[in-house]
Amino acid sequence: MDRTSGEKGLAAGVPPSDGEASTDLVSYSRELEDVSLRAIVDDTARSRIQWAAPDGLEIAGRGTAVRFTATGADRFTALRTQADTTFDSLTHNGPRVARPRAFGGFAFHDTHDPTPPWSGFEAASFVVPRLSVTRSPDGDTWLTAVDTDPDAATDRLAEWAHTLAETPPMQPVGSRPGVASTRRPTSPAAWADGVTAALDRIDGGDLTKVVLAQSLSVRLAEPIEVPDTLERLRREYPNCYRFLLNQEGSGTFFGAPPEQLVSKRGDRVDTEALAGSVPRGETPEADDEHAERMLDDDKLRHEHDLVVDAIRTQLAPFADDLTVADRTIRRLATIQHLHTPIAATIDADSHVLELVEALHPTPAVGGVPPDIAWQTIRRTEPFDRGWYAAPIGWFDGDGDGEFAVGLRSGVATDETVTLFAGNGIVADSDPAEEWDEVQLKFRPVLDQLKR
Ligand SMILES: C=C(O[C@@H]1C=C(C(=O)O)C=C[C@H]1O)C(=O)O
Repeated sequence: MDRTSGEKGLAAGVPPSDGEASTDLVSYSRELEDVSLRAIVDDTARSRIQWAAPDGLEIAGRGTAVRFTATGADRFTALRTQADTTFDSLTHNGPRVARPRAFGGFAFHDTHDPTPPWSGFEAASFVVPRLSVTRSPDGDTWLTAVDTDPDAATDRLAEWAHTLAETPPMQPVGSRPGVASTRRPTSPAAWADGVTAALDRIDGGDLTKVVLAQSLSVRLAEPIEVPDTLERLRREYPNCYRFLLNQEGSGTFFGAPPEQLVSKRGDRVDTEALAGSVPRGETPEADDEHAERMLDDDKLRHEHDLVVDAIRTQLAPFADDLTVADRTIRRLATIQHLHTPIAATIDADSHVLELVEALHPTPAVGGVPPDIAWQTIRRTEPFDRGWYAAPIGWFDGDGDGEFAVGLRSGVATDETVTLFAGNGIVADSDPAEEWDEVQLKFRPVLDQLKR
C-alpha cells in the first residue's frame, strides 16, 4: 500500500477562482476497534499532528487536506476568514466527535519572522489533516478522511482501517536518545543582568510583571522519535496536554503543557490561571511544606493574581457569568503551581479564535502591562520564542475549540532539540531563585532526552 497516497494535494484556504476545480472538501468517518495512534504519525507522513487533552480526547493526523496561514497583527481574523470559507463548504459524514478540525498554533509575537529552529513555523498556521484517528473521551475510536475527491477519501478510509487493524494496539515508548552536548544562549550572569534590569523597570513603576525565558539547545546522541517521547510524557504527566506539530520541511514542535489557554464548547468557556511555582519535595511532608509556603507567599500570590485579574479583564467584553473558583495547588511530577480555574458563558456563535486573540498572552507568559512586557522580553531574550508559550490547539467549523499554552516544550530539528522555559518576574524576585525554577520547567522534555 502506498501510505503517502493522497497526501500530495493541498486545497488552498481561499475560495477557488472562476474556472478552477472545486476545492469543496468532503469528510468520511468510520468506527474502529481500539488501535494504536502511533502508525498515523510515523515518519512516512509528510506532515503530522498529535493532540491529547486532559479530558481524554486524543487525535493523531497525517497529511494536509487544507492549510491556513496568516501573519501580522490581524493574523487571528485573517486565519478565521480562510477557515470559515473552507468549513462552510465542507460536508462531514460521521459523528461530531470525528469531525474535521484544524490543528496548529501561533507564534508568540505577531511580527514573527521564522529563523532556525523555527523555519516553517509561520506567525499562524493550521492544517486539517487528510487522515486522522480520534479517540473520544468515552473511549470510542474513529478514523476520518478528508479530501476534495469523495472517492479518494473513501479509498483512504478502507486502506487505513486495514493497516491499523493489523498494527498491534500497544503504543511503543522507545528509548531516550541521549544527550551529546548542550548549549545555553543565556549564561547565569546574563540572566542575572536581565532580571535585574527588569526589576529596575518594576521599581521605576512602568512594569509590574514580566515573564523572562531561556532556551537550551540539546544535541542528541541518537535520532529522536517524537511520538515515542510523547508516549513517555503521557506516563510521567498524565494530566497535561500533549502535542506534536510538524509540517513538510519544518522541525517538530512538541511538549506536555500543563496550562489551558481556553476551551469553547457551544456557549461554555473554560480557562485558568496557572502561575507561581515551587519545587516538589523529596517526601510528602516536604511537598506539603513547599505548597503551604506558596499559598502563604505574598509575592507568589501577587504574581498569580495578576494573571487572574488580566484574564477577567480580557474576557469581560465577550463573556457573561464569569466565575473564578478558589485558588488551589496543581502538582506535577517535577513542580507545583498555584492554580485558579475560571469559567464563563458566551454567545454560542462567537469563535474560539476571538478568545485566543483576547487572551494571548496572559501574564502567565507575557506580563503587565502587556506592551511594556513584550518590549522587555524582546530586549532581554537573545533568541526567538517562536511558538513557545503561544496558543497551540484546534478549532472546528462551529468555532468551538481548545488551546493549550505551548509550554514544557521543545522543537526537534535534525539531531537537535531546542527547549524553552521561563518564569514570572515581579518586585522582590531573586535572579538565582528564578534561574532554579526555570531549570525545573526544562525537566519534562529534558528528562525524556537524557539516558
Ligand atoms: C513560562 C512558563 O510557565 C508559566 C509561568 C509560571 C510561573 O511564572 O510560575 C508558571 C506556570 C506557567 O504559566 C514555562 O513553563 O516556561
